[in-house]
Amino acid sequence: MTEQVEKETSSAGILKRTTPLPPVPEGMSKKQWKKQWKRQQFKERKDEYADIRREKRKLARERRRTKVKEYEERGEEVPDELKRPPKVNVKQVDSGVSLIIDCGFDDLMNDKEIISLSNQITRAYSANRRADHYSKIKVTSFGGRLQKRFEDDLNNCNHNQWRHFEFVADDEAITGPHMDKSKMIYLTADTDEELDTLKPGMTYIIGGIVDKNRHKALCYNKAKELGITTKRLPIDEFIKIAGRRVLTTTHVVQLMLKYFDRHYWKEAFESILPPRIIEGKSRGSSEVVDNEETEE
Ligand SMILES: C[S@@+](CC[C@H](N)C(=O)[O-])C[C@H]1O[C@@H](n2cnc3c(N)ncnc32)[C@H](O)[C@@H]1O
Repeated sequence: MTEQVEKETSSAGILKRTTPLPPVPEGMSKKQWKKQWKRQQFKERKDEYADIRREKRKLARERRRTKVKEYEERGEEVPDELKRPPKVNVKQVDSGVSLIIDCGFDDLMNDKEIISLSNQITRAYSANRRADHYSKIKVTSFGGRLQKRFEDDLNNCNHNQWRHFEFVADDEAITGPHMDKSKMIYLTADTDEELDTLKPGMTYIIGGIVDKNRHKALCYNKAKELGITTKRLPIDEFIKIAGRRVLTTTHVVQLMLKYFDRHYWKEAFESILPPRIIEGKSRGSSEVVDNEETEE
């Protein structure tokens, strides 16, 4: 650990980082310098930060276990929020639909968005392992900074060995001349056509992009050029959400997997989307503030 970094321990026993910001270099605003300094610090102290995160997770796990034990000792039912679903669902069955995460938009994202997309793909994988109905998921146009992120920073996760997941550099599965376009649907919030059900044998394409919806109708236009039908999720038919209806890639994958439980969109929306973006379920502000929830 660098000398100038003070380590502090909070009351919860979690290691906190306090690094004083060095003087702002000439020609730079404080905001720019703060951003650059943070990035630099993160690069230099990646391992240390990983240790801190690990420690925090360990403490959270211990806290949860203690609470579970207390319930058990009192002979009371453990509340659902304290139960952890198994990481792998051994009873899962094939949903019969294939999903494609189209990652052909590497150049349209900044580095932070690439990191967010890699995390979203990781979450999609873990949702697919836990779901009662899994899908075969293909990540197409896998390359550029996204691939580098998986190979350099996430190399422990062995993405090439993920079950029911495939990473391919090309986009043959979407654009290949032999592909049957009548069996494909490109999902996009920018169409008026509503998706009513998910049909076995079909392939549903989801845009693999984090852009806070800067690139409006990007996937809609791509699908149109390729002659692929577009559909949007039937959000308005079942729930009211605050803000635009552009969801994150992970939420769309999770919703589709959840849909197979009971073939009921309302239930899928309510169980996957955070309560604060669903009007009427909000526990406080319903304002949509970051792209982890909707791509505002
Ligand atoms: C963050 S959005 C990408 C927004 C991007 N500007 C675009 O043109 O699609 C990620 C992907 O999730 C899917 N998606 C998001 N909201 C959706 C909705 N309401 N209905 C259908 N698909 C949606 C789309 O496939 C979309 O490309």
